[in-house]
Amino acid sequence: MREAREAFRRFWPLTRGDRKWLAVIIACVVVSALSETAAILIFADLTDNALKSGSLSDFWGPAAAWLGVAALGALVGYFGNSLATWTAERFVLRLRANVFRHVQGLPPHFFQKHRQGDLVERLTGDVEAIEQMVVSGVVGTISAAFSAVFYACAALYLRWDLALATFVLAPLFLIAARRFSGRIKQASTDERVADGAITSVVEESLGNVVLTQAYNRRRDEEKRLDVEARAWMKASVRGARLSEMYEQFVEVVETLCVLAVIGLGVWEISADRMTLGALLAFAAFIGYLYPPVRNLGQLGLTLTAATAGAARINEILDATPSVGDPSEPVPAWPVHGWVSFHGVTFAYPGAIRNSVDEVTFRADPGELVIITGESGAGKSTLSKLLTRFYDPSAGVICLDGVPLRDVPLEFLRENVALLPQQTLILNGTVRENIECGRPGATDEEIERAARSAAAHDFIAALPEGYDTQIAPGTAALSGGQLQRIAIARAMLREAPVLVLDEPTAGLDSVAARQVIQPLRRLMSGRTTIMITHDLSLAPDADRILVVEGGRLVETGKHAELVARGGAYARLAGPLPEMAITGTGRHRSHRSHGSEDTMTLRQVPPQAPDETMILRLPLK
Ligand SMILES: Nc1ncnc2c1ncn2[C@@H]1O[C@H](COP(=O)(O)OP(=O)(O)OP(=O)(O)O)[C@@H](O)[C@H]1O
Repeated sequence: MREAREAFRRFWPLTRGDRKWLAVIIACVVVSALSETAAILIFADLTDNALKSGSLSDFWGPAAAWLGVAALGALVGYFGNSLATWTAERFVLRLRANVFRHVQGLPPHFFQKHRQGDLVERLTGDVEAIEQMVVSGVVGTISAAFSAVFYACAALYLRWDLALATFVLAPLFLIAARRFSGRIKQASTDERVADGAITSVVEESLGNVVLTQAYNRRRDEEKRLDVEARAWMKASVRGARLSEMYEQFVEVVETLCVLAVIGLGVWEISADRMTLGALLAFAAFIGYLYPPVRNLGQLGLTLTAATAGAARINEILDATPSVGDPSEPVPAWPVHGWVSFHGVTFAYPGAIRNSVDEVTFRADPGELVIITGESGAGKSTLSKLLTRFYDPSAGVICLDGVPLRDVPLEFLRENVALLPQQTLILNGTVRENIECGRPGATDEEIERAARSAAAHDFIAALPEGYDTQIAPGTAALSGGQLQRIAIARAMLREAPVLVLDEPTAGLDSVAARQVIQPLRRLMSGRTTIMITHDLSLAPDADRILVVEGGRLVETGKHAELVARGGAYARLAGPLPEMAITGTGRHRSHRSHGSEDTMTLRQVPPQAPDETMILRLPLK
């Protein structure tokens, strides 16, 4: 119960704005219960007068009153129920939006820890379970309480002694609900977990269908789904069995109560202490009394199921974003593109080892800095720190001399464009996919970016050109083509700093070659931090950083490092012809002629002192 109270306290504030509607719904419920009570009393009157005497003149009055009361009840019931559904759905809408907003700000390791399908289940089933407690639960409880009081009062009014005798059995409902609630909660948790696991398996399998087919893993995947589906079936059957057992038990108790009423009634009528009409009305009130009492008993079950959902939603809401906006943000400034790392150290949450250890380097506006090293050396972690998915545990990263922690996140990500390892495609048209680099860009700007990214020709050849629909995993485009769409998107962003994480990974050498020229155009005039194993652009780099176990072990230009014969020389090996003949980036960007429409940013004449960390932006 404590858990339910806490969950309620946490989610009740979301009803703000709708509480007046909750009051209206409750008023409707009260009117509805009153009209039912009135209808039963009129029925008793009809039985004892019109029916007994067989007089039509005694019929019309009560009949008209009954009809009026029934019509009022129907109208109020319709309005109240519609309003209740609307309010409940608004709550679900708000809660889901809140949780989704929170999820979107969570750090990458949260998504590595939680399976996607499980998160989907939390945002759907669990959110609805909470609604059952907070909105439907409150309305249901208040209505049930009001109805129970009305019918009980009416029964007491008719025959207080008989009513008290039948109320004696009421605690049986509560005892039954208590006995069942714990087990139903467990079954409900198991069912939700299994639901999430099924969604996860289906998503993972369909997302990996090539691996499944190529490695003949179909039977393994079917087995995986079967295990989860069986767990779901078991939990679901157990939940249904418990609920059914509870229902049937309550039915038996109800029958017991009705028999008690009839037995007492027969006795009372035979002793001439009660009319038939009064007995029927009394039995009706007792009959009407059970559903609300039963609902009150069942509320405990709804609460227990909802707390299982609430616990799972709380786990998401309690996960904190690893970075946030600064309390005193630096005002926006025209970013030049100085990037500097000063003694940066970082360990992932929960990790025992540092993934980045005392890394110091700088990149000046327009420079290309290549970060290379063996797999797992910490290269991608550096890109996550620069785009501020995480903050360093020690040391400082600066943009134009301003510590990233003081820069508003949105401004930082407008100015530091990331081209991540896997090409990210949105569900939408090719145009929308490019436009998301700079929402609101004109068609001409989008096309110009696509031409610069060497993507225009293949886009124009698509059945619907720029309006062709593509989606993650379903795009009928090659890896290299998708990567060029991503480059066009980054071109459009016009960010002065670019972070490229393995831009040619996963591409064959032909596709990689097709991407290199657009990449050069993209990098032209921008500070570029490129993380790569592919060193074909290394001769162009102003600086190469070699990372090993999170530490910088070598820094220098390609020729120097090759001559040194150390870690870099081992990684570089014999270089492909393309790289050796490749022209330097700063020299070559002009040679792309009219196709290269990127405007070069003015590189300020003076770089800031490497050791200087400014609180204020450079103007
Ligand atoms: N979420 C995480 N939690 C804990 N450790 C992590 C996490 N992500 C990465 N690591 C560890 O941090 C280290 C650096 O990882 P990183 O992804 O930066 O390597 P990388 O050099 O980019 O490798 P690759 O070239 O294979 O992409 C690795 O040892 C890795 O195991």
